Amino acid sequence: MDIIQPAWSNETYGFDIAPFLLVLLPFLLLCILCPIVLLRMSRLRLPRGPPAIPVHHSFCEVSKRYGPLIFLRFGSVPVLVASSPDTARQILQKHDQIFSWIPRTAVSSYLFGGKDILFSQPGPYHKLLRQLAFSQLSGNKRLQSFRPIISSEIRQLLCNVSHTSNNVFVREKLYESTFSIISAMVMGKSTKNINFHSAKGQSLVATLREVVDLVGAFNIGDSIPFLATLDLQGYEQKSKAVSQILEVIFAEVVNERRNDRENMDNKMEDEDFLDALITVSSNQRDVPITDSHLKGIFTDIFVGGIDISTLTIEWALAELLKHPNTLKKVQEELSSVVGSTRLVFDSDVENLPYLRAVVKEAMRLHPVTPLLLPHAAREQCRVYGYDIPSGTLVYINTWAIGRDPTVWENPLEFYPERFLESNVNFRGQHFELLPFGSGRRGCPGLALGISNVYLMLANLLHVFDWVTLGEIDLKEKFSVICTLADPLVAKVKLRVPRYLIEAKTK
Ligand code: HEM
Repeated sequence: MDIIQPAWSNETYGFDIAPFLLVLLPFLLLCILCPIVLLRMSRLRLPRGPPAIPVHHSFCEVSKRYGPLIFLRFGSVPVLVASSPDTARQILQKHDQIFSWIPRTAVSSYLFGGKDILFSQPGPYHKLLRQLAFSQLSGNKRLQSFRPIISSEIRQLLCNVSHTSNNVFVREKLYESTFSIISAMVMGKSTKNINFHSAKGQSLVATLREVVDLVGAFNIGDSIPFLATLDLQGYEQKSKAVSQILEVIFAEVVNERRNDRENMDNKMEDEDFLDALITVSSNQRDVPITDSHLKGIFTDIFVGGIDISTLTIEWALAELLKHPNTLKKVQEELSSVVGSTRLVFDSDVENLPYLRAVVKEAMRLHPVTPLLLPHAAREQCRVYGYDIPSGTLVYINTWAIGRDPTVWENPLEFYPERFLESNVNFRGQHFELLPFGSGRRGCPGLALGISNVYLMLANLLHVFDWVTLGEIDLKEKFSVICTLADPLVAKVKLRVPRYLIEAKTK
């Protein structure tokens, strides 16, 4: 019997044409769809912007030319960048409901599937998690109960630094300390299994670093959808692998805690964030929280709590080492308020206005998330009379706002004094200073984050004199976060009696 070959079979063409069609068909579809979409968009009144992606210009340079609200495209994805306090206000306050949506990327889908805090869309689940993160980690009562842990970890940090006879690699030391604080707050006694220096701890640290790299990577498939299935850069594969490692690490901790609780007939008090989540997950029926939700939530808290706080302190310290007179002023303030017979306590911070001004100034010039996290337009809306299409990716350029000469006098100068007489704060109501974002997606860990930054920086400056190894280079390295390209290295000399940091260490 004759077999009828389909038109695209090997026999017809002498080679297997199916793979070609697989690539060709989406391409043809795009050729047909693109003009239709562009035609529809051309009827909209869009903000001005460059014709293509500004690969070698920063957004800041582009907005100098096109104004504080620019519109461009990453492949087929429309992008809006706000670079002034007022355009930021429009997005994060006036149209917060529309712009608090989060773009779904391949990496976030494979890592968390929208089950974490950062990549879940606004709704009851996202709200519940934000409330939990806020009340269980950053609320006043919780912060007070965690004070002994935080003080003990800071003392350990100071002791470690003081025993470093050679150069101090500041970022590494800070990372270790904030890791220990956050894991103690999140997992309490279970932390012993994930101690920073243990094999599991090191595996978690390495995996969290990969998460930051993956979330910050530019994945071609997100902008050119027909290339997505090819995973050209391998990010989808990597995300799946990273997700599995996180699942294993966190599942062990969660299961162990569940067993402990069952052994106590679930009559234990909620001691840490993990307890609180397990309690909520067993009571919640409307908004289920499964183990893979827990993995995502923990990852967000670890990354948010460790990396951003660490890098904020490193930037502040680098600016101070570059400006010895400012450093001297902070240390004089510390000596006069704290003296030399004790460490800095949390209660001292309100009496250290110059230190707080230094931190604000560092966050103005070096916001660790310079574009915040990408938001997305849930539906089409009008901003300043322009039509912003549904699905537009939205960035708030807090880096450019912090350096805008129409907003700040001598914006490139590190001058903490500008904040001494000013009521501008970073809590999300003053859109000229947004290191923690604002609105529905603003940082729920603000109180914990800023308290750790103040206390760690204050103690490092109070306990040590810092000696640089040469000219401090403030060159930046950008991804989703902005870091010092050359991590800070310095030498220290004790400026208080040694017994202050050696007493009561773990
Ligand atoms: C100096 C320290 C910190 C800074 C500067 C900071 C900054 C930020 C920023 C800019 C955002 C995004 C806001 C937006 O896109 O609109 C954010 C979100 C977030 N931060 Fe922080 N953060 C810090 C510390 C923390 C800490 C200690 C935690 C953990 C308790 C935390 C947990 C989170 C979470 C879970 C989100 C996602 C919120 C959401 O999408 O609803 N952060 N943070």
